[in-house]
Amino acid sequence: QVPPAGTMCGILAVLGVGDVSLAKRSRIIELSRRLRHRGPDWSGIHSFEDCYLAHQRLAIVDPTSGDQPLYNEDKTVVVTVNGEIYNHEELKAKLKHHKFQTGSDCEVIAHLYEEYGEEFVDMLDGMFSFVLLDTRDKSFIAARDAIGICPLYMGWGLDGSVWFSSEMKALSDDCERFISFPPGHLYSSKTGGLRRWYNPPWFSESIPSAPYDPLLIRESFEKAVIKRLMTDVPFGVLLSGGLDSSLVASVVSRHLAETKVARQWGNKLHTFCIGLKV
Ligand SMILES: NC(=O)CC[C@H](N)C(=O)O
Repeated sequence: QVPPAGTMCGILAVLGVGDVSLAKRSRIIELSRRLRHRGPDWSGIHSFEDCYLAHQRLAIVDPTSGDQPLYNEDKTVVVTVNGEIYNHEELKAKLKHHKFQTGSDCEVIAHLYEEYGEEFVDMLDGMFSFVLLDTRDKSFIAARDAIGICPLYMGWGLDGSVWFSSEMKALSDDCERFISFPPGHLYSSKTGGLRRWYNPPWFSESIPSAPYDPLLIRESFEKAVIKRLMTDVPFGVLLSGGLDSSLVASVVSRHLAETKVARQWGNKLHTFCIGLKV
């Protein structure tokens, strides 16, 4: 079952290839094109020395100016992101002296890094996979959301390069070794390792201690659906035929009229389902 807001966009980052030739750049653009189906709205690439950050965009928030990669004020920090940051407005409010260049929800990642360093990831409420390059010391970090809604793979090239990609097919041919990036983790080039950034208190509980509370479940479920209505483009609900997707559709239809998107596109909910011809 697909959440109301799409999770697509394709990212590819290649860091430290030790080759700044045009041939290498073309190769990386060609590999990024293998992710084109994840984002038809824009293809972007930023290179700094022998590091490349590429993006295929499916525009959700600020379609007109939120193209990626995204930057901090002086473009020393570059990010390529697949995801939606639901609390980006609140986070922006904490970054009053930062100047934002776009209305993209993802730009906040570059500014948070500037302000707080690597430790900002647990401030994000959303689903995401991203790679961030700090050109000042050529360090980089990559992170994936708490439960791995957005896909991410990581690989290592024979030339010492480190790769990240939304799908395996953009790195498998050029990496000697690759892994599925673990959800809730952060990779930092400074320490050279992966560490878990998602550490909720219940992680260490072997037996859940919170009592069953159906009202709380209902409230959390509704909140989870409503925050996913953050979009500037029309959306629909994919119905699986079961109870879960029907519940999602019912919450969406109750709250559709309050959304920004309804003012522009009308408040009729579109639903889809998949069938097989026999
Ligand atoms: N599909 C995505 O990952 C979207 C990225 C970003 N939130 C945007 O709206 O452009």
